Amino acid sequence: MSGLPASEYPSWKRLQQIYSSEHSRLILRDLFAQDPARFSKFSKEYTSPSGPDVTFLLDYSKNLITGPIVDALLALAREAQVETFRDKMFAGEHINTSEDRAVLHVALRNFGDFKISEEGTDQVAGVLEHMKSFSNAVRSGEWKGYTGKTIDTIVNIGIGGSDLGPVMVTEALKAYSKRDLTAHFVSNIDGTHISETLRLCNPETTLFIIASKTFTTQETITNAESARDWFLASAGDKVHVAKHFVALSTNTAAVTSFGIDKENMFQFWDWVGGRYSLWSAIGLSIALVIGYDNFEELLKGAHGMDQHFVKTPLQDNLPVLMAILGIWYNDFYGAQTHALLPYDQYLHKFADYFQQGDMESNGKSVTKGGQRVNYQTGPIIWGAAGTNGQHSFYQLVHQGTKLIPADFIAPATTHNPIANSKHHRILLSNFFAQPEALAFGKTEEEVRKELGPGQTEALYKSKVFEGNKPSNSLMFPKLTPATLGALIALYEHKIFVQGVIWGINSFDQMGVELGKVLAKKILAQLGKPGDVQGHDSSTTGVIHYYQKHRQE
Ligand SMILES: O=P(O)(O)OC[C@H]1O[C@H](O)[C@@H](O)[C@@H](O)[C@@H]1O
Repeated sequence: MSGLPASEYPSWKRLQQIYSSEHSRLILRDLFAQDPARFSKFSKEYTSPSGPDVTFLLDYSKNLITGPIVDALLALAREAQVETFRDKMFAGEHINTSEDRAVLHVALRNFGDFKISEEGTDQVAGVLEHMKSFSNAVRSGEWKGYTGKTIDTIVNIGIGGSDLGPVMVTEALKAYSKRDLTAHFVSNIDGTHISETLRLCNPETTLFIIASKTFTTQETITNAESARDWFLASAGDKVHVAKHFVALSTNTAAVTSFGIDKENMFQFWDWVGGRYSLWSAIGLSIALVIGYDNFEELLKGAHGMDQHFVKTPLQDNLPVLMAILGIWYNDFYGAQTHALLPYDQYLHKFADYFQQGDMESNGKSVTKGGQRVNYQTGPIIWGAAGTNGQHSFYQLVHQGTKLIPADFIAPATTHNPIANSKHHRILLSNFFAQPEALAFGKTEEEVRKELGPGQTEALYKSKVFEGNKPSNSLMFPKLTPATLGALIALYEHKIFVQGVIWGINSFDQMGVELGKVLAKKILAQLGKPGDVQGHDSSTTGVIHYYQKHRQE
């Protein structure tokens, strides 16, 4: 964020030296054998400084680190002025320099501790109040559809940050949901998405939530128009739209011209980034599904993590520790990806959510000062809920040629203790086993002993696990709304810290623009082959193929 390329910091060079001279000696088997206190040295328990109780354990001892390496990484964070930029963010300074905006998702969950004076922050409580009364009215059945029936289905129409957060959180907190209110999420412009969803809806009992920060996003507006047409085909009179369509946006003019009453609009502000917006009015579908009180718990859990991030010295600061570990692998070990592996079915959208959160934030190659970086920035984020991943891609993680740092995440207690928690114990035994197997592997000697003599050399070799694959383990008592809030905020701040160190702007997303502009140009040329102008032969050829084969 200082705009200085990270490679210019003295500690960057020092870390390069440490990596070259020491990495061959950084063997987890040896590091654990040499130091019986390694777990207590490299693990931390988080307790929320305020609000609802949230605790979790972060065990980062299975990383390829020593005390001096952590110190050098912390020195890098200091040289990059992480604390200064963190304080600037919380003070509302315009750290999103390319768009000249403050970055204040933390103001959406500020229960009194931070003094923030940006325009609009004084309206946060009012919008929350509006969300509370509206969600209560819908959930209690007081809000009626145009024929006097209770709402039993909600459809959130949005994409990117206006979809992924609500989807991930409503899935994660399904245990808290109102089971007789069905929630659907439509994002894709592909007509299949809205069509298949509408087949499941009754116009008399469905509420559409049009979620778009800008209210200009082509996918969302097109889907919303098709939903309105479908609704009016039954309801007839436009006056009924008011009972069945609400909007979540920063753009009042566009919302009202769409035909949604101002009364039914839930406001937010340009200092809320799309991928940081689930805490804002964009969270309305969350409040509807889990109830406003649980939504507030989610916010409070995140606020606790904000306080931890602001007040805790760097060496004990969890987002900072997770960030510097990521930098160690990304920039010195050359790891290309980072896997998020929650052992909790409720968190099955967690990796999808942070694909946008991380990759749209830190997928940049130019510093804030405009210089091309000469090092790697944001990793590729991916993952799946355990144990499904074990039966698909873990083979490569264990024995492939790539280094894949991973976060294993799990609750000690399940919401579904079916068969006396047998399922959960099996699940957790895998959660404990995988990081162990990755870290310590299985030597050739162990394989030979196990198989006995007389096998082919190839078989012995194929059963060796090299081990030394790093991971974090994150465990909490139970997946509550407040715990989830803290967990999301933990990753948000991790991403922030990495962006500061890399000197990039984590809060714009210029990379999504070019494709949009080209698609608009192409849309106007799809009519006939002769209209297809100004493209390379490949693009022209594919469009011509489409024109030949389409049936409309
Ligand atoms: O909420 P909106 O304005 O519809 O934007 C939806 C999405 O659009 C673009 O892809 C990006 O800007 C994302 O960050 C954003 O989340």
